[in-house]
Amino acid sequence: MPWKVVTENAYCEITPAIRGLKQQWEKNNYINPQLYRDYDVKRGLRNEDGRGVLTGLTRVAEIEAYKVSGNESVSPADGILYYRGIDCRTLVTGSEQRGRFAFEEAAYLLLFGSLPTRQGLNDFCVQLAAYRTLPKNFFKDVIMKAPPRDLMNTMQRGILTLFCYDDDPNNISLENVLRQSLQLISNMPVLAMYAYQARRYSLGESLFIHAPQPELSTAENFLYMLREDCKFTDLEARALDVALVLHADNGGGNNSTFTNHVVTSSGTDTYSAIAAAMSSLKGPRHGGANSKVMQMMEDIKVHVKDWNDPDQVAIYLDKMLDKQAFDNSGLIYGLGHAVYTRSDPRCEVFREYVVELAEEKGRGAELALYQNVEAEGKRLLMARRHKDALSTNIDFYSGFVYEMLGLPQELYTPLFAVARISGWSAHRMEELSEGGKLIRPRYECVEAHREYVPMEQR
Ligand SMILES: CC(=O)SCCNC(=O)CCNC(=O)[C@H](O)C(C)(C)COP(=O)(O)OP(=O)(O)OC[C@H]1O[C@@H](n2cnc3c(N)ncnc32)[C@H](O)[C@@H]1OP(=O)(O)O
Ligand SMILES: O=C([O-])CC(=O)C(=O)O
Repeated sequence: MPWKVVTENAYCEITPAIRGLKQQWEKNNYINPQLYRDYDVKRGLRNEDGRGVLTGLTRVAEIEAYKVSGNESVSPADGILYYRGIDCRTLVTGSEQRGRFAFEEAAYLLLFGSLPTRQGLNDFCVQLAAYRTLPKNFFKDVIMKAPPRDLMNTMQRGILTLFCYDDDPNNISLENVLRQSLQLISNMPVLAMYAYQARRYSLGESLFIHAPQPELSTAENFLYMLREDCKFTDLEARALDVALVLHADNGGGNNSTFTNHVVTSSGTDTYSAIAAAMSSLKGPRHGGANSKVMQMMEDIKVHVKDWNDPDQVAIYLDKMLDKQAFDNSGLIYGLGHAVYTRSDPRCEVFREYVVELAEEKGRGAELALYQNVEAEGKRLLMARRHKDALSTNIDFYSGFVYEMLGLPQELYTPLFAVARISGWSAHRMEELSEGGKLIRPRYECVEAHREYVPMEQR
């Protein structure tokens, strides 16, 4: 099949040549699923019972999702997420009395291992504020340079390019990595918001760029930079602050944090490790699920006539599970979790916000649909997978909350990254300080050995 000269417009075309090569690929790349059982492959690094293979120790965060009884038998339990041994929900409730710096308090706790004093938290916020500035012309020279199709990719490019502005980028001493981590924690909201503004501009809207304000928290700055008039309400800032706390970490094994561990273990620089974690977080089975849930719900709204009828909802969800509806992936987004069983504690906090906001904003009909998708989706999945417990995850209600607060959907996954950079940083420091080995598991090759065949004999 002849190759075509690539012109700008043909760049994305799937040509007959590409189709032909894809068929060639299919001939030689099938692996019989039985072989995974024969070799006892820990697919997804999971044990037979679905729990993760133990690959490390951490002091940063812990998930409790099972009850272990005396004879070691385990049963599903309501989930609890601990940051440095403290239930993350208490950071949310604790901050209600103190204003809007719960995320900064959580980041401090994750990084340094203890709750900050009032003075300690203040100094930490002052330090973050001092770092919250991108290099001169960064917006013009880096962020505006290519059309921001997906903010996660634009942020990632920004993170990788910050390497070039750092006088000591490859130094992985703990002091230097801590300095870089604090700068990234500070600048992540700026990267996210400037990428968003550049995207709006690329779509024909007016451009406005607001500089972050030193006296504002991470959540407040995010909102301050969002709108032309810089205005935001107390409720918005408070809800966003809570969302940031809940997204800050989820243990060492979640896909993006583990990616960060893998990449960090090679001895690479902070910018490369965090950019790799961003690649993982973007995926729709991980952090990207929050915007996927919104697209899925829009699709369900169109295809299910009576949102209050669980049977109609169930029929459509069944089609989705059969890969016959929505994105044909077979997934119901926002449902299920690799670790949590009966409940994801973070989803429970979002649920409370959703109920309150839906009532306030007159969105009761949509809330009913969400609740039906949750109940029917759980029922169908548990029956198909023979499970006796399954939870909605953090991504199920978060997007609905953000939407009711007027946040644009493109920013949902970037918001996750704005929070998770604190957990990634704490785990990277831990990986470096523990002198961990290069992470290098094994892949068994199931291809037969054969001789090289000269061209004229093929
Ligand atoms: C921040 C976060 O990352 S939270 C997760 C966000 N992701 C989503 O919401 C996407 C939808 N959910 C999923 O894809 C899954 O539940 C995951 C990826 C989160 C976890 O998957 P697993 O670790 O495989 O969970 P578990 O072992 O309980 O799953 C058992 C089977 O049920 C399937 N399953 C689990 N959840 C779902 C779902 N929501 N829709 C369809 N199938 C599902 C799994 O794919 C798996 O199938 P397999 O045995 O053929 O591999
Ligand atoms: O732990 C996981 O697998 C995914 C998750 O919920 C997170 O990273 O917050």
